[in-house]
Amino acid sequence: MTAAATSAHAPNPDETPTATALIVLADGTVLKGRGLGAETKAVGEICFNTSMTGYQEIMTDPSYAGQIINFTFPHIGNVGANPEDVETQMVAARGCILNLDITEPSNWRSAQHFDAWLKANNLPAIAGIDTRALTRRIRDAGAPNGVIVHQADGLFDIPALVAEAKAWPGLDGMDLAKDVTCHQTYHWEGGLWRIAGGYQAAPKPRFKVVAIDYGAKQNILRCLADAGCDVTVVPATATTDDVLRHQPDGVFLSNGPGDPAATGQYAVPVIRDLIARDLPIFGICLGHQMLALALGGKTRKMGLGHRGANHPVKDLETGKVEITSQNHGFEVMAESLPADVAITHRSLFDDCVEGLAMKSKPVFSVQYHPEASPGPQDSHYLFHRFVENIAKSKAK
Ligand SMILES: NC(=O)CC[C@H](N)C(=O)O
Repeated sequence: MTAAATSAHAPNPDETPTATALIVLADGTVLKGRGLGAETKAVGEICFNTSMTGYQEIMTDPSYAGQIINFTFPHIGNVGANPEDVETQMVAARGCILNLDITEPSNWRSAQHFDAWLKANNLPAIAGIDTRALTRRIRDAGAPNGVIVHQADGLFDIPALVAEAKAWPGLDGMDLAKDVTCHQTYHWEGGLWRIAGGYQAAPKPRFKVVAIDYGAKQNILRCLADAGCDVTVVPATATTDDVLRHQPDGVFLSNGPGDPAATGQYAVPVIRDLIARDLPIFGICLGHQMLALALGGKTRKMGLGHRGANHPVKDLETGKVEITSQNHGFEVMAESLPADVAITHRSLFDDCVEGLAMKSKPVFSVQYHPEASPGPQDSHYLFHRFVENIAKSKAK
């Protein structure tokens, strides 16, 4: 792997006098590089993301809990880091893998070098890795479990690191929502960011929405507020009564990390109850997967997953193609969905189910991230569709 993984453009890690960081995979593969960020170690699933922008939003997306992110784009750090572009205050990704050293920041919003940001968040990073070769490996053999370790003295105990990577159970069957959800119910304040004036106050709300937080990205809450929702966020383990206590006009099911089948153990019965009460429901990513489970469908782990900011998705009702932001490693199995569920969106990369809707109720979801952050805003219309569904159901 090491020889094949070294391209003419990437610094050859074997020529590094002393590697100060390693990626050690469960099969014993060792990738050597230069340590960045915090001097620490983490174990997780290694996945790749192809976005050219938004590394800070990606690192703070709670859906990346349990994962180490291999960035295929080489210029990471070029806009620095700032206190605004975060999707949560509690960083859940476990580290990142880079081809080049962190680029010097050059942006009017930069408040910190990305390396300092990684250190402040106790995240290890490694540079000098042929990230594209690692991506090809993930494409061909699936996402491996591995350890990322940054240690300035370079004295690594490789057999112990291999053993640690092997011992990690992997994301299949893992519930991580309980680690990243809020612990207390709170009211969301604030609308979208605009170039003039930064974060806006949300417009006057029209409807009350309860958002169940399995690891919600903040930009989703901003998009809901911007579309006219008064958003109350409840923890992942909220019961049906905990949700109904707020007398919602609609319910939102958030994105989140881990395996939907494991998280669904406690979340799915609540979602099923809420469907039975005819509440308008909108789910994103993990929320979409658990909605499918609540409707009687099944999910499975994907080989390489979808992570990037330019994934084409076709809206099967209108025939329109949206360019979407994505981050998922599990998918809904089309053949498992019951007759009352229509598949509304499909990936143009691999035909995977990217959206579904009940035919008989105002309940729908998408696998991708319409809030973007980072990514194109083609799919913001879905937040307005949810609000229209609420308006229609209230008018009945
Ligand atoms: N962004 C998400 O909500 C991810 C959902 C789920 N953890 C997956 O990997 O498929």
